[in-house]
Amino acid sequence: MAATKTKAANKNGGEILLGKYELGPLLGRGTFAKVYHARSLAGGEHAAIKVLDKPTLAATPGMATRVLHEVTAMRRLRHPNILRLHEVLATRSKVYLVMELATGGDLMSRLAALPSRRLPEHAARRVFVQLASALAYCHARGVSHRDVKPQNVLVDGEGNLKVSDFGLAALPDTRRDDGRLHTACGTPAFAAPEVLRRKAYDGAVADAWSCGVILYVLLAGRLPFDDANIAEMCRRASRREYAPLPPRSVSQPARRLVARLLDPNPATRLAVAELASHPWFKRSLSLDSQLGGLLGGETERELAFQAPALNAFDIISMSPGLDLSGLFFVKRCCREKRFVTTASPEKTVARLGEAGAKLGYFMVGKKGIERLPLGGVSGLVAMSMEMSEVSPSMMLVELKLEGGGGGGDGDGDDGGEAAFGWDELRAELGDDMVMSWHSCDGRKDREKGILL
Ligand SMILES: Nc1ncnc2c1ncn2[C@@H]1O[C@H](COP(=O)(O)OP(=O)(O)OP(=O)(O)O)[C@@H](O)[C@H]1O
Repeated sequence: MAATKTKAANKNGGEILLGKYELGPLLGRGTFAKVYHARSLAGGEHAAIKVLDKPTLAATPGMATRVLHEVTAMRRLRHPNILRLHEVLATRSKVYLVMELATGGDLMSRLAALPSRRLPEHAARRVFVQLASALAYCHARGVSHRDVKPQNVLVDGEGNLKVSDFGLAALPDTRRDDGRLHTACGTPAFAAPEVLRRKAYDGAVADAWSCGVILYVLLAGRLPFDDANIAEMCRRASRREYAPLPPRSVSQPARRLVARLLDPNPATRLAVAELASHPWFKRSLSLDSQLGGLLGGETERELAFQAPALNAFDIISMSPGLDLSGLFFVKRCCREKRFVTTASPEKTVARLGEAGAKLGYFMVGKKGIERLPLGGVSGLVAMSMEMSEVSPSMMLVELKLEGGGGGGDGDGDDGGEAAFGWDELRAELGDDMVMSWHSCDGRKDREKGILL
């Protein structure tokens, strides 16, 4: 990255970060980061900026990987109850994660501020349904969180949950061959017994246990298993030895649900995806909407267990600002293009095939990702293509050159991109197929239509 004056002061005295954000007050501190309130200079939107110190990250084993995991996971996830990552910026010494602002603090402090430290059942359900919705969405995409706890659940200004801290998240492509995880992680009081016992485990099933602990905490105002001695805590968790939930205020279906989630046997434990059809979720919501909730915000009815489609903002947020490859390592190459199309996926694939045939390469399908082995460009092996739905009638198509050495280094000095002939491909695809065409450096090469 070019040497840029990172921060300057504006006329109101606020620090300006990289000419894009005005930094406001400190919102909180983590072990490795400080988080500031910020405002975008372009549109005035509020955000939270997490500032990480690169030398500290580099000197702390596993931390760079953790940040990469956090960014990779958050980048893949678009859900109303998952904290949105807008952009990643970096200088020589710092990494800045520009995130959605959650002004309501975290769930732990919200509960701690209540006299009883717990929520009435209707309010607990409203909180829990949002948590379950977010995690079901993650699990459906092969991402397990692995550190689900109330401290990692933030609350926005309207009282809606925002699951955060994906630093320990397991991504589908980081699993071993058996599909299971082998790294013990998480926070002991919220970790499943199989995780504490350092056995191979399924991350999504372990998340379901943590959800059970959170549900217990919401309803009881205390932890189900709490012991400084982890072996003892694990023993109790394995026997489901937790103090009974308050008898009068917690319904039988809620108790049964807690027991189904705090099932020490991962094979029979209720999955997060199954929660949506659990009777406790299906209860009439009319009473809840009359009562309102302690955390305020949306009603359950507005929350679906569904993946929201990408919108234009999401596409912008998939900008190279979210590509961390150059943050800790020398940036290797810039070999991606994206385009937006209203054509169907079948037509798009067919058109790419036709274009390829003219340009001298051919197409083979592989596990949902089309790979286009390329001919005529020395050193290039393949192009991968991924399509995501922007709206029911609009797709984002991402093309990436893989393998070989002919993709260019991003400086534009080796002719790699030119060697592939992106312009020819763009021309072959035609204006009826390509609404807008983007380089991986964020350039909008050519535009047709209203997006971006
Ligand atoms: N998006 C956000 N909006 C508002 N406040 C935030 C946001 N993200 C983090 N914070 C605040 O900043 C604090 C530090 O966040 P950070 O993610 O660095 O650390 P942590 O997860 O709490 O700690 P650790 O990294 O040590 O586990 C949080 O406790 C929270 O109070």
